[in-house]
Amino acid sequence: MKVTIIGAGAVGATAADNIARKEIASEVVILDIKEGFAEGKAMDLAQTASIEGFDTKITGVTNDYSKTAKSDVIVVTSGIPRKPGMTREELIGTNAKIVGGVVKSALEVSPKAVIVIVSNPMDTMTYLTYKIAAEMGISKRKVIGMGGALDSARFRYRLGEALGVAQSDLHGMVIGGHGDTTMIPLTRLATWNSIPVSRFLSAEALKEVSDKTMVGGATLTGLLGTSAWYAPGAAIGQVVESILRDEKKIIPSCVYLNGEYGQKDICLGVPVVIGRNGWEKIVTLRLSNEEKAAFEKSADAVRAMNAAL
Ligand SMILES: NC(=O)c1ccc[n+]([C@@H]2O[C@H](COP(=O)([O-])OP(=O)(O)OC[C@H]3O[C@@H](n4cnc5c(N)ncnc54)[C@H](O)[C@@H]3O)[C@@H](O)[C@H]2O)c1
Ligand SMILES: O=C(O)C[C@H](O)C(=O)O
Repeated sequence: MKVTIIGAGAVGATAADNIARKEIASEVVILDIKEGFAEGKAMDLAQTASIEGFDTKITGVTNDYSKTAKSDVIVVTSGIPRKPGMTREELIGTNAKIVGGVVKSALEVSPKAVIVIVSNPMDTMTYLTYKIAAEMGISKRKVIGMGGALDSARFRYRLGEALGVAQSDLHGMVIGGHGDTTMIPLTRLATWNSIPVSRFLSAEALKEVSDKTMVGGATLTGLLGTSAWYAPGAAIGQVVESILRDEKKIIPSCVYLNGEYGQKDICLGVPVVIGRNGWEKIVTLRLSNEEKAAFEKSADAVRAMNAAL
């Protein structure tokens, strides 16, 4: 199985590291526009193989899409990250041009690939990719925006912190947009080994968990001076693994909605079953009135951003 990662920066290289270490793919190609950069990252990563004990082949190329041909999965991380004080939405001008170009070039040589969009503002970049893919006759099910996997991991981190228990014993999902104000951490449905967390945490404590989850990316950007990469890289690995190993995991992801959750002609985060052919099924949750209202508000904000395209 072949995975192409476009963008050899912090997130792209960390995703490549995760995919190679776990041997999720037999081959990883990293592509970047900066001369020699992807080649350097690929060589450095490949030199960990004998220590880590993996056999995934890793190569890097400078803007040569022919080397990415016949990929099973394409991951798009090319584009600029935000700086402290910025929103993801402010990246749209630069990143829409970059993402539009790379998606066309990558899909032309890998028309059967599942494409995972990471570049921000992710919901709008996924919508842009959906439009390009549709023009090329590629199914909407092959276009997946990665945000919910990361936001849900941050949600479990904050729940673990509040409860003082292992994150691995906690479950919870974040749906809606991948923005500081558009995310919807589903505190009502989160569980500690199947028991609702509301049995153990007060409404105030749950609100604090939710608030901290929503600004998870901004908090890290403030600390790091640029946006995060370890958890984003791991979350990309989780999505790519569910595709290539046909795991059919339910992972909240940004997909094209055509009436589901009361929304049309928009890409937004909802729980989906992810397998070999991309997203196979949208899982419909019974949302409370409050959650429904938050989802509508989130959709309105993302739609306004899509209009800027
Ligand atoms: N969806 C998410 O959950 C999530 C998580 C983290 C970061 N991100 C986003 O991912 C993107 C990348 O973040 P990063 O920290 O890796 O940034 P980075 O600056 O470290 O890397 C970006 C790379 O893209 C490359 N690039 C730019 N234009 C290109 C083109 N036309 N073709 C090929 N490569 C090109 C750059 O040379 C650079 O190496 C940002 O937009 C960031 O906001 C999204
Ligand atoms: O916060 C960002 O700008 C990057 C990414 O979307 C994240 O959530 O880490």
